[in-house]
Amino acid sequence: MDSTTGFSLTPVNHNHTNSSCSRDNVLKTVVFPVLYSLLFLLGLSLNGLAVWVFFSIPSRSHFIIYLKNIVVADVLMTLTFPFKVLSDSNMASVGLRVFVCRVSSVLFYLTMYISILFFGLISIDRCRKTLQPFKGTNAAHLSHRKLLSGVIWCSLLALSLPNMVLTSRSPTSVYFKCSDLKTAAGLHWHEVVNHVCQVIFWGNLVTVIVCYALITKELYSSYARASAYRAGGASRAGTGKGQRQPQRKTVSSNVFLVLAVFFVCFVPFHFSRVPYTMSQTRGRMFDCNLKLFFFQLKESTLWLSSLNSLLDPLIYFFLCKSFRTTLFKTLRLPPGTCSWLTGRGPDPNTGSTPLGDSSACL
Ligand SMILES: Nc1ncnc2c1ncn2[C@@H]1O[C@H](COP(=O)(O)OP(=O)(O)O)[C@@H](O)[C@H]1O
Repeated sequence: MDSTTGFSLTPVNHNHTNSSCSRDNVLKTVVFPVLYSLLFLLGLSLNGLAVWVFFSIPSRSHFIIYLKNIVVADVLMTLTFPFKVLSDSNMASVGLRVFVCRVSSVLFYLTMYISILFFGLISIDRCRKTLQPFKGTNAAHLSHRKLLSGVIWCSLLALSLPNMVLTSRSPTSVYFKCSDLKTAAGLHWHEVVNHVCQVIFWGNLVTVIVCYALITKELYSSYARASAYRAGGASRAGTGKGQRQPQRKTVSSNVFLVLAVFFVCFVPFHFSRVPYTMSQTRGRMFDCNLKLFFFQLKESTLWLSSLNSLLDPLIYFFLCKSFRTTLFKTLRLPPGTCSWLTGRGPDPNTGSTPLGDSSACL
């Protein structure tokens, strides 16, 4: 019995560390800890700022409600990084590594799927806003969205909780994997959760693709309308009658940021997760080199998913004018700062506003 950890452990197995199949290579013990440390420092600063800004923005649109949920998920996700860094770099005690398997990794995945679900909802909202730009919202709709947010958090928590509870076996060696700590029921639940999460992910991916296909269609037709309006401008000026400008909003390509972030961060992980989960729960089907390969593929793509917590603040900045305005006020910067980055503002010809710019948080 190890007096510092409370676990009964076999002595260090040096063969394990020397084996070509050991997970403890430079990628796991040095490269990813450095990358996660960077993510932690940058992510905590940006998301801390984002929380500060969002606290002073009232939840007066569906979009802002969804973004607030994502920022909370991102802060929680960022707080799990130091535990992963200590655990992967072998600087953590056995007790802390058990905590990572039982609690912090589960929290990490929970927040990741919260973000994915809210990304899907944001795409639906952006699509609605593009196709029906003048349809407003009311207090009842906003309350429904808040209720929906609560239901999403509770459901994912209920799904994840058994992954904590059923990771209850004590490690029998200093070198252990999270799956070694699971009971038979725990391994089964781990597999079930991963299937459910695959469904959540692919369902949301389809939603995002359909919504952005509709947004693209609208983007092209609004450009066509704007060009036709400009072409007609000369003749209107000639007759001197003038004509009311088209009252439709044009769409800024900034909205595609959501699509780009979704693809870069989440698609690679979900391709690599399927064989990795199989290697965890049906270990005998895989030789150790293949298991190591799937582990490293999962870890590399998992880092891309973690990068999401850093990229989300960019979405708030580019797509949410009230976020930018409040941010500039907080930092005491003039309101027009970075306007070259965030969009054109109202079109001088049509007077319409790019959706990715001023109207995006309405
Ligand atoms: N999608 C998920 N939702 C909630 N918990 C998960 C999910 N995927 C894995 N977990 C839990 O997170 C912990 C770490 O899992 P995993 O990353 O597969 O293990 P390892 O770190 O050994 O590669 C485990 O307790 C596992 O059950």
